[in-house]
Amino acid sequence: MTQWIKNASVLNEEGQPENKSVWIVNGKIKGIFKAGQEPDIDTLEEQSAAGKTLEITEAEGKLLVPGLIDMHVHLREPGFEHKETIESGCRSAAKGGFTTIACMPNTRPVTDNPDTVQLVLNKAKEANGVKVLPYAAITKNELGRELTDFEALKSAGAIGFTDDGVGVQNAQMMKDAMRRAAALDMPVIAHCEDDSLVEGAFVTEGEFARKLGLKGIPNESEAIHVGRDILLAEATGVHYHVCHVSTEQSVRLLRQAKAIGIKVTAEVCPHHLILSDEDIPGLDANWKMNPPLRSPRDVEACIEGLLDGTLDMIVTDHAPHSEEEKAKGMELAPFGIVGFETAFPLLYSKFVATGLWSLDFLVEKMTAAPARVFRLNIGLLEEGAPADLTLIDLDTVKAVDPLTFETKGRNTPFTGWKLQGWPVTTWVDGKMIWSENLQ
Ligand SMILES: NC(=O)N[C@@H](CC(=O)O)C(=O)O
Ligand SMILES: [Zn+2]
Ligand SMILES: [Zn+2]
Repeated sequence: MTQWIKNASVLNEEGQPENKSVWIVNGKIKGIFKAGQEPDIDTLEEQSAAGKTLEITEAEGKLLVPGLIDMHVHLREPGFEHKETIESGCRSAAKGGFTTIACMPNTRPVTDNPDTVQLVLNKAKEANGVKVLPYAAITKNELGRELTDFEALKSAGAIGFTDDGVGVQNAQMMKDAMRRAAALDMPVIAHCEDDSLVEGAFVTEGEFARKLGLKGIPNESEAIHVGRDILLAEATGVHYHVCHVSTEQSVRLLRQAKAIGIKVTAEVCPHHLILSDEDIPGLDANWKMNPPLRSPRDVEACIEGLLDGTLDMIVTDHAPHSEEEKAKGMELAPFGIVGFETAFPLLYSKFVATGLWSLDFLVEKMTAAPARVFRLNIGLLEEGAPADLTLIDLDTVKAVDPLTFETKGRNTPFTGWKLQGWPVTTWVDGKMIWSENLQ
C-alpha cells in the first residue's frame, strides 16, 4: 500500500518549515519531496512493488511532525478501568498527537510480573495502534520491600523499571535495583519523593499553602531523592532517569551530575512549565498532582533546565481519575491530571506562539529527544523511518473543553484555556489512527 501526505509543512535540518510531500510505502517513509518536485505517481508505483496508491491526504500547509512520544503515562489497566482503559488511553493519546507512549506500572495488580506486562501488551495490540511500551515495577507491589524479577520482566517486554506513584524509600534497595538494571542494560526511572518529608501534605510549601494555612510539601522531598540517586547512579553506572522534575534544587543537582558525566536524564511536564502554586484558584482537586505545582521560581528553573539540556524531554504524566474521585475535594482526592489532549497546544501557545522557543525545539523535546534517551528507533521524519506522523493545525484557536476528551478523565486545570496548535491527524506505521475530520 502506498500513501501520500501532500502539501505539508515539514521542519528541515535548520528547523525551518518547508512545503513538502511525504510518500509512504507499507508503513514506512519512502520519500520526502519538495512541493512541486514530486515524481510522477505512476512511475513511482512501477518502481515499488507495493501496488496502488490508496490514500492521499491533502495537508493544506499544516505542520507535519514525527509522531509525538510520551515516556510517562498512566493507562490504569488492569485494575482501574473506571479511570481509563488501554483502549481509551490510546484513543486519547492519538487525539493528542502521540504515537508512542510508555505506561507506568501502578496498576492493580501492579505490573511487577511478566503476565501483567504481557496483558498490557496484548490489550495494546487490540487498541488503535498507538505503540505502548510498558514499564515494570522496581519492587513487588511497589511496596519498596522486595525487588521484582528484572530479567523475567525484561524478557516479557518491559522497557525499564520504576515504582512511579511512590518513591523507593530505602537507599540500599535502590542501589540493588540499579546494579541489577545496569547488568541488564536497562534504565531505572524514579519518582523522587521522600515520604518522611511529605506526610499528609498535598500542595507545595509556599504562597498557596501559607494563605490557606496548609502543611506544604517541601522542595527537598523531591530533590533529596534526586541527590541520593545521582550518587547511586554514579556508583552503579546505571542509566538513571528522573520523573516529573518540579524543583529548582532537582534541576541544579541534575545539571551538576551531567557536567561530571554521570548517566542521568530527566523529564518535565507541561503543567510544571506553565503553572505555579500561585495560580491555584482554591481547593479544587483538578489542581492537585504529584509533584505539586511549585513556586514561580521553580517554574523558571524548570524552563531554564529544559532550555540548557539539563532536562531532556517533555512528558505528560497523563494521570486520569474519575469525576467521583476528584470531587472528594483537594485533601481527599487522588493526585494527578490528564495530559495527552492538551500537551502540545499548551506548550505551543505558551512558548512557541509567543516567540520564546522555536517550534523545532518544542518538537524535538517531544519526539527525537525521548527516542534518543530511551534508544527507540523512532522520532525522526526521514526516509526509512516508520510512518509515525502527526499533523498539527497551528492556527485555529480553540478552548479546552474536557467534555470533548477521548480520555475517561476530566481532571484538568486547563478548562477554558484558549489554545492553538491542535493535532488534527495521527498515523502509526502509515495507518491513520485518528483524524479530526473522521470523528
Ligand atoms: N502524578 C500524579 O499526580 N499521579 C500519578 C502518580 C505519579 O505520577 O506519581 C497517578 O498514578 O495518578
Ligand atoms: Zn510519579
Ligand atoms: Zn506518573
